[in-house]
Amino acid sequence: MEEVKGLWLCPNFLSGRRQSLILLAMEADKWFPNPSINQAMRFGLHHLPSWALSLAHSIRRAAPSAFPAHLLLREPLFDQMIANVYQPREGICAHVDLLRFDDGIAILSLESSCVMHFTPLSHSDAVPSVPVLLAPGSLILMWGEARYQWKHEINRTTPAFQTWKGHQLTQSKRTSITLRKLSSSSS
Ligand SMILES: O=C(O)CCC(=O)C(=O)O
Ligand SMILES: [Fe+2]
Repeated sequence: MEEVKGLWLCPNFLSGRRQSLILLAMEADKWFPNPSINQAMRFGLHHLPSWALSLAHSIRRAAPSAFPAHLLLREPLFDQMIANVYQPREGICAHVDLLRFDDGIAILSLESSCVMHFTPLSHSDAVPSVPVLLAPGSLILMWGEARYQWKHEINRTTPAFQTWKGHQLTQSKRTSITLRKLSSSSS
């Protein structure tokens, strides 16, 4: 994205069918048996579900314009996955992802649309945040500045944060899949 260097958004990355297949697979494997369980983590390439491997393949194929070569060509591209489920009004506070994760992070959005806001790490009070609409099936990739110099957040309690082109987004359950690679120093 022009405003945030190193941030790449693909609004229709996965077809409706592939989105459904991922949601069905998570359901079949009972990752979220009740609303109190809202996160599933997998560490290590061999512990990733097959749909996450195929998602990583699709990202590698699609990413030449989005990731620099040294990230695109690393093996594996990702070896860690977190699936998060957010109920209406639930989001995530502004943060930079932990440094134990390498550069080059992918987030796939499923179900409810939301707006993610990016704010620069320094002088974040002085400039307006950059809103990014995460519709179902959309993918964002973050590397370099977007990954290290900008915070990202999803605020679903303050209505102003969840408006897009003048319209309030309807909130429902949202699921996200984050793919990362552990830093070699910590693996
Ligand atoms: O759920 C999302 O879309 C964002 C998750 C995230 O930023 C994180 O887990 O670090
Ligand atoms: Fe994050």
